[in-house]
Amino acid sequence: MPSSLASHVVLFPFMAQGHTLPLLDLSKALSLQQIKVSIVTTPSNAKSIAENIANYPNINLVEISFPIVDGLPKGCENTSQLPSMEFYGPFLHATKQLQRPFEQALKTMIKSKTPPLCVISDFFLGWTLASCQALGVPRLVFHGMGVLSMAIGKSAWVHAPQQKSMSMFEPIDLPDMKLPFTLTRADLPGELIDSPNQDDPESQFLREAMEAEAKSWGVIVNSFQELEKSHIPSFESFYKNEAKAWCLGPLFLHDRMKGLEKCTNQKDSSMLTPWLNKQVAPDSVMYVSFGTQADVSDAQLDEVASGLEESGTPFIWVVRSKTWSLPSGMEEKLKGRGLIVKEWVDQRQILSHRAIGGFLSHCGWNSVLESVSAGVPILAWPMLGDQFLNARFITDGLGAALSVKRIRNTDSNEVLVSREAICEGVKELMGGQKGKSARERAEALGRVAGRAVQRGGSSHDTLNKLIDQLRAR
Ligand SMILES: O=c1ccn([C@@H]2O[C@H](COP(=O)(O)OP(=O)(O)O[C@H]3O[C@H](CO)[C@@H](O)[C@H](O)[C@H]3O)[C@@H](O)[C@H]2O)c(=O)[nH]1
Repeated sequence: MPSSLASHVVLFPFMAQGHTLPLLDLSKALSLQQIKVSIVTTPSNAKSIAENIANYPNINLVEISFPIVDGLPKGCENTSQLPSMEFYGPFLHATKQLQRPFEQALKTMIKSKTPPLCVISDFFLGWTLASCQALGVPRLVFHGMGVLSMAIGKSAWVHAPQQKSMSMFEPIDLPDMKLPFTLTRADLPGELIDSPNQDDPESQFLREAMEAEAKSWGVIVNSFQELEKSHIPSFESFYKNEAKAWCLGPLFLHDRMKGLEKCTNQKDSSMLTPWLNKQVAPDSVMYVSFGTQADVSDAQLDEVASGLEESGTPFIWVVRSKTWSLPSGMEEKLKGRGLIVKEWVDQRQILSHRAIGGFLSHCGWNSVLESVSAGVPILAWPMLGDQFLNARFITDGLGAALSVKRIRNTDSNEVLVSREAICEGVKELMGGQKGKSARERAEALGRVAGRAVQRGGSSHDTLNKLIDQLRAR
């Protein structure tokens, strides 16, 4: 660690890939500003994080042990290791037991030559606020989500109870917000629709995290002003003490725009890049991925395979299920035209390849930002949480995506996307008039995203202002 570094920032990511990766990107952006960064995490998460930051001498890891708790399989230190979503609640609660070791670690850092300017911790780690307040260090909360979806989520938390009797597709009014599209209850995350006032342990955990968030010194957002400026004031109105929302994103671009991103995540590139290089026509390949959390049934995966096959479009499809395999006869039909990958791929690298012309996506916020930054239009298929709002925003708000037709089975309440809907959506995105205009919008937004992280750009300058303000405290 170079000794000349004058400032020090502590990051504490939540142990889920979609939450950790953007904070690692932030650590690299800070490191580019010659700031020392300490990332607090648990031993098994430390292994993968260490690989990711291997080439960044200003970033170091501080390990604290994950507790052993009843109801959680031993060794589960990341949501990706949970046997099913049933374990999510116990996992959230287990993280609270990290408080003591975190405080010990923070005390040691405070006594060091470069005491931390602040702690940036994930929304889910709301209990870090009490530790930070006790030790006199400002806590900033980090959300993996965008400004609009967070503002809608907070407003709906307050106003949704009054709207509970409404049908799923009736427009709802959030009095404190100016929305870029007509919002219905079907767009809201499930926990807001079902009952925001439940007393179950998970709701209670979230309520505590929200209370801690509201009292934090500020909030770091992985977004950029040009994308979501008009929603920032209503978002900030939920914070006490005039806390500010600092839009520093797209976080992964800070490093990439300087050509500094190292090959940390690219086990796949030996196979995928040559395959993509062979696809001579630009914008001709569809990339398909549903992120790290959504569980997609085997029947639905079969429909995706058939839809992609019928569309005639070349594709790369990342499948999370280890047990699912292609329906019989399909492998032959797809030979040479489609690549199905079951390992972790470097999504950002794939999206930035000139051959990629569309992304069939679940609309996790990271995927939305990565696609837009690469100028790639999305075929939106939201599955859970904020993804419905992200999909509405990118489609109806920004015009950089089309929606895939989803049908809800009224008996089972399951959503099915048919092979016909997938085929139709892929064809329109890749070759239709609507797809063409979505691509133009995505490309324009990609140029703006790139400028935001460069010297003089909104996110670059906001990062400097944040550090100046913390130093001046
Ligand atoms: O093989 C893979 C799979 C994923 N990724 C990366 O993993 C991240 C995935 O993030 P995201 O697209 O946001 O999906 P999830 O991980 O499913 O996102 C969770 O977290 C997001 C941020 O809070 C929320 O918006 C989502 O609803 C929630 O499911 C992205 O950076 C991808 O580039 C890879 O690089 N390779």
